[in-house]
Amino acid sequence: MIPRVLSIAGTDPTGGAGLHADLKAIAAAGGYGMGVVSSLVVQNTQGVQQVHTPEPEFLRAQLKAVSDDVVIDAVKIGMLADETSTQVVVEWLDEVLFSTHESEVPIIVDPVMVASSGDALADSVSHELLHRASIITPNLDELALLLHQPPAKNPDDMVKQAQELAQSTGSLVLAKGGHLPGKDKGNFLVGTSSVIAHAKSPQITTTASHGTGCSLSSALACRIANGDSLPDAVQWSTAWVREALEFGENLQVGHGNGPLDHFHRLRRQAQFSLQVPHSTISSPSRRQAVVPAAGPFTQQLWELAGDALDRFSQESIVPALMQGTLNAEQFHFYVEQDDYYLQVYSSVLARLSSLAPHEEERKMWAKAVTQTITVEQEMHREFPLPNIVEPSPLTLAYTDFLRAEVASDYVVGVAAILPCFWLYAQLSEYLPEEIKDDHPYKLWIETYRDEEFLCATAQALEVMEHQLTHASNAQREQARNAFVRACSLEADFFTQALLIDPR
Ligand SMILES: Nc1ncnc2c1ncn2[C@@H]1O[C@H](COP(=O)(O)OP(=O)(O)O)[C@@H](O)[C@H]1O
Ligand SMILES: Cc1ncc(COP(=O)(O)OP(=O)(O)O)c(N)n1
Repeated sequence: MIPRVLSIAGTDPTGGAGLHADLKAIAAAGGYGMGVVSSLVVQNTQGVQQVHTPEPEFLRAQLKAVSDDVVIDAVKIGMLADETSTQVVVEWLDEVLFSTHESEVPIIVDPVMVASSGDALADSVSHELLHRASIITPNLDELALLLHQPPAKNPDDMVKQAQELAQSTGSLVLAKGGHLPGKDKGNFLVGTSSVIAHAKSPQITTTASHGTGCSLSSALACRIANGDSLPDAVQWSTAWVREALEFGENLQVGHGNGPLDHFHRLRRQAQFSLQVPHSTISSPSRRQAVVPAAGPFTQQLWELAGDALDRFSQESIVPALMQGTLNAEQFHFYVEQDDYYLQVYSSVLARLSSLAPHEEERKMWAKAVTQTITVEQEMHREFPLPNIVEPSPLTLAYTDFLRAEVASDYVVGVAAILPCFWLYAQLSEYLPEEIKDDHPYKLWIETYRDEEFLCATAQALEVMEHQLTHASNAQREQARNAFVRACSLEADFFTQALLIDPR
């Protein structure tokens, strides 16, 4: 279940704090975020300029719109600019949320009063609201203000104050150490008589700290709704905020205290998923694909094609074929093997067409069968080929591999056939600018420009991307292996003619 978390908060047009930060934090913590606007705040990374608080009726209507329609798994309450807004929220909690939701909904109250710029956002936070919280998340100054005491100067005093607040409200208190002097900026979850959890947050020196408090309390709400234990939820949210703080400056947002990078982990994961598994191949491709990848999965395949592509373009018959210097005997051998290959290839495409889960894909593979048969017929017209071609051991290894892979699984079969489209389409990159009339292979190499084939390659890539997006991890792994093996066989296929002894 994906936790549905409602944030009731003010806005930040620069996206770093308030409701905007909350929604990002909830998404980063794995939930679905919803937002009710309590105040419209004109602010940026340098400070707060204006606050407009809508009529209480408008706030009430927003809350009703959400709770009439959606089961809410957790609520995070941030800025409530005045007593009237607080009253509307308290009434909604009592009359709607607590009475209509069967299980207890965690309520995380972040008692927002002052922004880090020093600007006031709310006069106070009423105890009526604090009493209804499951957890209150004050920073050092907010904790002191709520207790009418001076701010604590060390973690022990902060915990003592948190305990006092827990006793006076009956709620748990997450005392946030972001403003404590010293190297640890960690957090303590405190009950009336004990510390329930402590998460360390070794100090990061950064200017990108706008919205840390909002983000932490939203992530916490989401992890609790997700079913994490309280200590786990505190650990997760603290570690995640620290990570987001660490990379916030890269975003280069604003001239003041910029925001955290809420999605840094996601960016890293995306990068990781595009990396080449070092067990399979060493050097990622340095070439731009003539037909571009259709998304991250096919982009990863392109990276995996690196070594084979280098062999294909530099060590095979390709350079000599393009320059017209390829020995006629070797060219003939290549064409014969290609003829055999195309016969098996069209039967493999036909099998893919029969296995494809969607009509569009079925039609696409079937069209590729027709195109292949047409190419084969043209070859027979242009070149004197025997009726039965004897496949070389390498050609046989390639075609047997394709037959086996397509029989094992549709997704793996598509991955196995893909290099024949993609690497072949890449040939157009190596064509000479001008093909002279006396070029012995002019007719042959001009077909490498075939628009229809490039278009079919783009479609095959779309299919691969779609299939890998919906595949299991095991299928993806098998597909990657099949693709890498097929790239290597494709490169060998184009190289084998150089191994025969030209007369
Ligand atoms: N410089 C920092 N280094 C490491 N963690 C930090 C730092 N600043 C804030 N944090 C983390 O972010 C949390 C919230 O920040 P804090 O400044 O206390 O709240 P607020 O933004 O509400 O003022 C802290 O409790 C801590 O976990
Ligand atoms: C609309 C709104 N709500 C809350 C804050 C304060 O956010 P916080 O996470 O405490 O971060 P700082 O602003 O203190 O960096 C806000 N600015 N705006």
